[in-house]
Amino acid sequence: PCSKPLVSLLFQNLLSVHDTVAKKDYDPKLPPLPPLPADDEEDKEDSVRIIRLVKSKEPLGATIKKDGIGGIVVARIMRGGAADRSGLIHEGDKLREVNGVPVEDKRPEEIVPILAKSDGAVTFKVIPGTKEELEAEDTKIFVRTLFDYNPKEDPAIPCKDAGLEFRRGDVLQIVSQEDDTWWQARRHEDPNLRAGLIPSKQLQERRVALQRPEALFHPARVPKPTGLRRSFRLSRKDHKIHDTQARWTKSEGPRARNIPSYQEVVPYNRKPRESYRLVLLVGPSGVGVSELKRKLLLSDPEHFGVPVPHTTRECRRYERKGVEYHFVSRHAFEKDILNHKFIEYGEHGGNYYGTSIDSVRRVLAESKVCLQDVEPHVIKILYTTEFKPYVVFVKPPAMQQLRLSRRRAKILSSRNEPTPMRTFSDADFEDMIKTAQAMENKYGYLFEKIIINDDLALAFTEIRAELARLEKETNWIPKTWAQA
Ligand SMILES: Nc1ncnc2c1ncn2[C@@H]1O[C@H](COP(=O)(O)OP(=O)(O)OP(=O)(O)O)[C@@H](O)[C@H]1O
Repeated sequence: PCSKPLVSLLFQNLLSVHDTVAKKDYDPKLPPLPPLPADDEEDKEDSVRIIRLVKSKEPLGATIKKDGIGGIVVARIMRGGAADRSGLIHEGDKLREVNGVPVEDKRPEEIVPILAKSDGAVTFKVIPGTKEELEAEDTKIFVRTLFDYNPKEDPAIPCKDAGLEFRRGDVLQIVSQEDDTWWQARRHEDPNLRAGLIPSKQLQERRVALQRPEALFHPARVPKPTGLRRSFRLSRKDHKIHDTQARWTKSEGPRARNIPSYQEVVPYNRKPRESYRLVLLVGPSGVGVSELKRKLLLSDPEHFGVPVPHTTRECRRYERKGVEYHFVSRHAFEKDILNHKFIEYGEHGGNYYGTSIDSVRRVLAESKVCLQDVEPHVIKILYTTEFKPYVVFVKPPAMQQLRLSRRRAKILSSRNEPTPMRTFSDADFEDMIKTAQAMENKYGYLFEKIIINDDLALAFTEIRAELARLEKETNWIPKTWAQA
């Protein structure tokens, strides 16, 4: 009595394979049907399913493994791949035969050549697994990758061809987290629906921790600048700067065991009355952050703004209160330090200089895009729902280009030098490159855009276009900012 339903089920399967195959641009001509296993009593009992898939250049998108009791089971179906789209093979299905060859006693490595040898179509005899079929519904988890990944160079990946290569900063849709070690993901908006394997968050973090414990416990030091922030309009040479590090919780501090792997992100579109995201500019001293900021301001003073810094020095005749600086008393300044009102502050010539959080808020409240340069360790202080910072890293080009492009550039010299302005030396360039590298190693996962400042006009065009794009297009922001 079982044979009929089985036969019709089989036909249904074959037809649905044919449909799927034809729709997905496989070879639409199916080879003749295999003989039906109508007399196979054992198969009937176990409701064996026979599946034929026509081979194409595309991989099948499934992996197999030995199960606990010696059989072969389908370990993984890559979402969106050929096997998944056929709807006929599922994770947990037991593999009985491949092209008529019994495979239960074989090792997975022995089965792959059978598949490779088959021409045109592959026939599988499977016993459907008991595992409940998961609806292949689209999961809506998106992550920004915080490291580069090349599956070809990963000895641990179960199948190199199934891996998904990505660069730090790419946005991926996670389509399966069922496996603790290997997630399935696809590039956001990739027309290719087939998912690829990527290391899970747990795996990536464990691997990094094992690979370089010393780097985690003694993170590479980014040389602290010796001067004041450029936004105070003074050279940073010879001065000490402080930030509101005291406010950091232990887990956020620079020594925290923080291994960047993936950051969950959500799409974000600014609402008409909402303030713009705060644009933070980061880069080694002398790289051209002030220059780019100045050019942006000049290009559209109605649209871009910078916070007005505070100082305790006397107001000069040509200066206007609240325009060049907020002029405050030493007492008031120190009170504000204690109340963590400053993003950064420093001392120069016996006077304090600093940028307050409120002065950033004032620019944003004017519906302007606020540009602020900070030392990279300060980013975390502003990494909040309120500011939604967009971090741009300004990076020097290689030595040769630096020498060429800065031939005529002048920098403020340090106090010990006889002239107030001098040209860059090779030592300055080396310093710049080294500091940039250290910044990128340690804080690179926070940088959303890297601008290489080789030719100044090109760098400016690039940053301008990038900021315009940011205002027009959907942004991907950390999920934590959206939840708050
Ligand atoms: N791409 C470039 N080509 C040539 N000169 C440049 C370029 N970018 C910047 N400069 C010049 O280099 C000098 C230093 O630039 P800038 O003052 O903007 O550096 P900075 O990153 O703000 O560093 P600091 O905070 O130490 O001043 C300036 O004279 C600037 O005009």
